[in-house]
Amino acid sequence: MTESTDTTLITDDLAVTYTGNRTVDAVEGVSLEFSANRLTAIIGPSGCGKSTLLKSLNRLHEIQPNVEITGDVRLNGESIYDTDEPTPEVRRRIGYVPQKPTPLPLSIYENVAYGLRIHGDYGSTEELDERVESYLRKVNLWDEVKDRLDAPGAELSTGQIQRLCLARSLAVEPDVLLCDEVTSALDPISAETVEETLADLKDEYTIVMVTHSMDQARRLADDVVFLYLGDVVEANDAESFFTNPQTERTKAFVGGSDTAASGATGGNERDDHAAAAGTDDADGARTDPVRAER
Ligand SMILES: Nc1ncnc2c1ncn2[C@@H]1O[C@H](COP(=O)(O)OP(=O)(O)OP(=O)(O)O)[C@@H](O)[C@H]1O
Repeated sequence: MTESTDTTLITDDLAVTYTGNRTVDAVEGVSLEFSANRLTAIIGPSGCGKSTLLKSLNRLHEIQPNVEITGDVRLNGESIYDTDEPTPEVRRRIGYVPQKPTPLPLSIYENVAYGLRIHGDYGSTEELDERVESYLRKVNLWDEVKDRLDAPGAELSTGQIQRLCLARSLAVEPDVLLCDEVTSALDPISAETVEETLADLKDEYTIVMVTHSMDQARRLADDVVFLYLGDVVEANDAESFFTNPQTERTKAFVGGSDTAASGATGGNERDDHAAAAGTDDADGARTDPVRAER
């Protein structure tokens, strides 16, 4: 990872345990720094805790029952857990974009204007129009929708809806954007467009992205966190991570020989670790829709 001078988001010995029918230590004492205006990819095999870690960065895991958390997450030096700040405000500042985008049952225009209206964060109608246009431009959607802003958001293609949802997230002016496999439900061309949008956004926003695709991490990430069974194996800037891995497990993962680490079976690593042997596709071909098209 890069030096901490411009770090905005920190996890401090963060641990998350599911305490339902069986106890699962999904994230085990993770301390990380996510630097401002960089895109950090969280990678690792299925079931290693990527989504749990991502959701704990804006308290989204709390919507499920039977989850315990220890340690801390701090945004710009202030805890998001030990705070009087209402959780919706925490989640406004640390936005979350899910794998499957769901537009509001509103027009394209209102999907973006919604957050601005809720926060009262606009002046005149003209200003609202300008803000909506600017967010649609940021996600490279304006030219595709400018002539049908009153049409229902749900009528767009899935890839367009994902970019609309990105625009909706940006409209509430987050400090950090959490992206949970945001291209994995898309066709290759839509996935490529969303990737291009993320590449544009990462200079302006602090983005933390979970991806199953090592190829996508190579294309997009400034920094990489490699998780394995709830622990950080290695966290480094992307170039060092991919060209000069520091641990044998990372070397195997990057080199494609660690089938258990690859997630290539598509199963849950914690449950079927042993069953993971037998394939050498550690490069994420199964989950790289963009590469599938190329
Ligand atoms: N609600 C839950 N209750 C109990 N265990 C859970 C729950 N959600 C996740 N887990 C377990 O926690 C561990 C981490 O899951 P998580 O979904 O965070 O991993 P992941 O790396 O994102 O997986 P994938 O790549 O398959 O999406 C897994 O063993 C999973 O089975």
